Amino acid sequence: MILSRNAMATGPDEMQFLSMLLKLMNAKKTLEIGVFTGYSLLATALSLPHDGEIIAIDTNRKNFELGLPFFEKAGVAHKVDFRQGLALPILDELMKEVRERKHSKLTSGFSNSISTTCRTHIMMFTVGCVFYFQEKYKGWFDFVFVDADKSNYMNYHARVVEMVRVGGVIGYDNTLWNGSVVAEAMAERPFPWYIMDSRDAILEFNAYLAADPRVEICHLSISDGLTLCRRLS
Ligand SMILES: C[S@@+](CC[C@H](N)C(=O)[O-])C[C@H]1O[C@@H](n2cnc3c(N)ncnc32)[C@H](O)[C@@H]1O
Repeated sequence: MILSRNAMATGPDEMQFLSMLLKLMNAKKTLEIGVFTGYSLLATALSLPHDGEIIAIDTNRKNFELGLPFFEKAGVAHKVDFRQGLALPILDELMKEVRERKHSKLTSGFSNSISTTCRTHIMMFTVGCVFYFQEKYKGWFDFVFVDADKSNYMNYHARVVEMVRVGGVIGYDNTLWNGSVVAEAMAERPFPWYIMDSRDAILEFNAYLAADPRVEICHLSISDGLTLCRRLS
């Protein structure tokens, strides 16, 4: 009951789809912006391998803790690193962290135990490797799911497109925004204020994504609309 959804939010069909996608991609490291009680987070955690990692951001920890017993019961709580706060400053911090993690992963094994005579050559080799791999494997996350405040989607995109690896996927939820993005629908029925409030932001965002050369997109009419962006460069 706690994890049940309303009609315009993340639905079971969407979660089944995302779960399959994550498995097909062999995703291991993911990021989620907007957790609520953890419906999409649980679907993600269940789809990653035992050593998978999810960084999950939300301003509200209480809601996350409401769903936490289900993660524990499912044996996937260890995969979740919950970070409480506004997503934008957390993402800015995370960008620094991602760069450090990537660097330490790539350079681990090149410890101080090497002999002095070899050190210069190994250092040059290491620097070359770091540049090569950073260019080849830009980004850290295999998958990013964005489902928080719609007015910030553009700001989230500016950051997460740098943090997802080339070939990785970003999923933006609610990009049909209750159907309000379709002009004809506007004439048929009025929308509540909270839909109208973010409609222009979603319209602008959809147009921006369609023209962004860094990603290839697929706009799915599943649940309330899900846009998948595959990072190209
Ligand atoms: C639609 S709910 C997320 C639902 C969840 N992805 C699911 O499918 O079950 C949106 C969440 O985004 C969070 N949120 C809204 N604005 C935020 C912000 N600026 N930074 C972080 N979290 C935010 C809200 O607290 C809320 O829990």
